[in-house]
Amino acid sequence: MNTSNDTAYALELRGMSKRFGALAALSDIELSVAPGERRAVLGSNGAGKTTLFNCITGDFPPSKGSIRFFGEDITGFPPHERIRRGLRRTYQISLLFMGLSVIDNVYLSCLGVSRGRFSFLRPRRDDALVSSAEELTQRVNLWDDRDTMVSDLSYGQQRQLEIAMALSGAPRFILFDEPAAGLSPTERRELIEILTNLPGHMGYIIIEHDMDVALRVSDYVTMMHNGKIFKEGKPSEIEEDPEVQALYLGGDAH
Ligand SMILES: Nc1ncnc2c1ncn2[C@@H]1O[C@H](COP(=O)(O)OP(=O)(O)OP(=O)(O)O)[C@@H](O)[C@H]1O
Repeated sequence: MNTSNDTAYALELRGMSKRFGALAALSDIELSVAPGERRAVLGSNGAGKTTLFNCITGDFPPSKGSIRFFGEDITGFPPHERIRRGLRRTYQISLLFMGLSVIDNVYLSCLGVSRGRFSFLRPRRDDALVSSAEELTQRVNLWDDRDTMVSDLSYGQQRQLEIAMALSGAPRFILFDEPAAGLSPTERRELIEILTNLPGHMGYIIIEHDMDVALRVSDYVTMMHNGKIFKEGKPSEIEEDPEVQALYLGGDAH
């Protein structure tokens, strides 16, 4: 049975494990993220970061353990029920409509979320959703390109558009999967600005290989290795930690 309680956490993972056959991709993960908190999850290739996201979104059922979202046990919920409760994610692979304009992509995303599931069948234009789409397009600095076809955007702009789509329907919590991957230094600076300017109540977890981006946009950092959490701390503590430097920054773990 799924019950709510007065937990202080936006996201709470207890004893979460995920096996793929003999491989333990995640082992006994304990993770608590407060409402409005911005958390970076770092780790070498294969550490289990994407699997962690897939379990939180419901794309993969965990083999063991529980997930609470703002106090509600969502462990057995399908992805669309989690979306309905205000959980969003971005993917490493682009899910944009390349043949449509920027504003149409954001509008469709707002429309899909407003219906509680991703279905795009609706006969008439909804003005409240148009306003939301316009506001989100401005938030990610794409207003001047609102009528541009997505296929004509730069790669960095496409990633910005993905963020706008993840923000549709006023989410309470977002999972960003390597949003800085493939971006130029200028685009990275713009990404940092977009993330730091998100409304304060909107918490997130960001998976990011770029330490500079991750440490600048997070309040707290969780380091993973071989499917386990091996260290947590403030960005400054993580940056200076000799074990982290040996394992991750030094590249020994790769
Ligand atoms: N669908 C799957 N089937 C089998 N094994 C999988 C599957 N997805 C992930 N794995 C394995 O689980 C482990 C963790 O993978 P995961 O993709 O979560 O790591 P990651 O930290 O996101 O790595 P990267 O930084 O390379 O994206 C890896 O050994 C991977 O090969």
